[in-house]
Amino acid sequence: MLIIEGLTRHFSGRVAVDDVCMEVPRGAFVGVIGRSGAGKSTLLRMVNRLAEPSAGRILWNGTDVTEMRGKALRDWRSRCAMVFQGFNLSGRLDVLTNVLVGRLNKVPAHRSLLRLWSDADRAIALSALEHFDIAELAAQRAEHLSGGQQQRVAIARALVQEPEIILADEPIASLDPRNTRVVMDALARINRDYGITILCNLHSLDIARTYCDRLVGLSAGRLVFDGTPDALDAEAARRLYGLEAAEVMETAPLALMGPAPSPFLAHT
Ligand SMILES: Nc1ncnc2c1ncn2[C@@H]1O[C@H](COP(=O)(O)OP(=O)(O)OP(=O)(O)O)[C@@H](O)[C@H]1O
Repeated sequence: MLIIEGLTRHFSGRVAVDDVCMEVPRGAFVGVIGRSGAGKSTLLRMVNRLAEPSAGRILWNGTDVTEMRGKALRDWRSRCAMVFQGFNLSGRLDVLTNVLVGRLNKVPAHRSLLRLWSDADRAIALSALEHFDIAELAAQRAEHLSGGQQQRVAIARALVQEPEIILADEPIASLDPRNTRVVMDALARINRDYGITILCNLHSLDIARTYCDRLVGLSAGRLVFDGTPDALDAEAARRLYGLEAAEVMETAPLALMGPAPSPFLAHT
C-alpha cells in the first residue's frame, strides 16, 4: 500500500504539488491526469525520490520513503521502477544489455561494475523480452528500434528489477495510436499478471479511462479528482481541464481504431 500524506513541492517559491493526500492499494492501476504543468511528473518523481518533497510523507507498506538514505534509498528505487516518456535506453547498447541494466541492484557490486551478467540474469532478461514479444530484437542496438519497441524494452528493464510498483511518466506521449495500445497493454499485463502497482501519468483521458481502474486528477498541484473512470463527469473534467474540458471529454474514436490487439502479439 502506498500512502501519500500532504505531499508538497515548491520550485523557486512556486508550488508544483500542493498538499496531495492519497492511498493506493497494492495491485491498483492508477492514472494520474491533468493539464500540462499540473504537477503529475513532480508527483511521480517524488515517489521515486528523484525529486525531494518540500513537505509531506510517502509511506510504502508502512515504511517512510521520504526518510530513506543510502542503501535503503537504492533498494527503494529498485523496488519502485520508473518508465519515462523518452525511454531512457542506451542507444548504442544492444537490447538485452539495456534490459540487464534493470538487474544491477540484484547482483553483487563487482559483477555489476564489470557488467558480468550470469546466465540466470540473461535468461531473466530474455524472458522479459519474450513476455513483450520482442525477444528477436535482443541483439539489436536500441537506437535502431521504433519508439514502441524501445518503450517495451524500457518496460522489460523495469520488470527485471522485480519492482513492487512502476511509475510510468507519460510512457506513450511520443507514440502513435497503435504503439500506444501495445505499450499500454504491456503495462496492463504486468499489472494483471504480477500484481505490480502502477501509477501512470497520462495526457489522454481516453487512454486513462480505458486502462486505469482509478484516476487521480491534479490541477495546479492540487488533487481535485480521485475516483473511478466512470465517476469523471463533465463537472470533474471542468475542475481538471478548465476551458479545455469539452475538448478532452470528447471521446477519441477508439472504436475506429479497431479492436485492441492481443497483448504482446503485435509487432511494430
Ligand atoms: N526542476 C524544476 N524547476 C522549476 N520548476 C519546475 C521543475 N520541475 C517542474 N517545475 C514546474 O512545476 C510545475 C509542475 O510541473 P510538472 O512537470 O510536474 O507538471 P506535469 O503535469 O507533469 O506537466 P506535463 O504534463 O507538461 O509534463 C510546472 O509549473 C513546472 O514548470
